[in-house]
Amino acid sequence: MCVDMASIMSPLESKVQTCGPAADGSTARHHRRKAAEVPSASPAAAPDTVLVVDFGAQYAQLIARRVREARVYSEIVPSTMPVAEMLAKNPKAIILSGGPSSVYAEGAPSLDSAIFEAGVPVFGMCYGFQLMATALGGTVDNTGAREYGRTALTVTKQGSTLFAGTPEEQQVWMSHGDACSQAPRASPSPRPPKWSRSRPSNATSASCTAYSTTPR
Ligand SMILES: NC(=O)CC[C@H](N)C(=O)O
Repeated sequence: MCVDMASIMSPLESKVQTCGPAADGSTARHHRRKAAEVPSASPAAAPDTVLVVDFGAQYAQLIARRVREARVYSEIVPSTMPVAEMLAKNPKAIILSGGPSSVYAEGAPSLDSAIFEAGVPVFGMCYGFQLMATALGGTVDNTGAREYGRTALTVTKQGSTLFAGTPEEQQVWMSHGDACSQAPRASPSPRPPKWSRSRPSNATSASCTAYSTTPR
């Protein structure tokens, strides 16, 4: 099971607007009004920033857009960007996107583990999650089968931080051939993160959805 694409995509569809020019100039007025609603940065108050680290998933853009729809400034950065540079942007949280690679493959994109020790919450999905699990001592293997497409997800864990406020039954889209067969046991960090793990109830293997680290 991979990313909860339903929760990323569905609200987008309902927000698509057509903005054709009107003879009375109403489109221009509409745009001015929308612009005023968008939170803007001022030198006095820098906006909260959520970084989306792009590992090659087509939906990295969707992740960033959903964060912005939650009225939080979001920036997509390449996974090759040095972690120090990411942290220099002073992010409030970091999201690791999915990607087509396998973490155990030669030349697969990697990430400096320093990112998990910086005191910034990190959320990983799909490839980002698998990279995170591996970096923190877990194991990711090939399942021997590729699974792709629409899937029903049931949130079974009560009080899950990751799924708080989302429906118990959800439709998601998955695309994976790897799975986390063993979760990290302990954090390498002197200040251990609080783990939050989510797994769909219908998963036949330990193909976890996502991990997040929350600094205490
Ligand atoms: N959706 C993804 O990010 C896929 C990650 C990984 N390549 C897998 O097949 O499991």
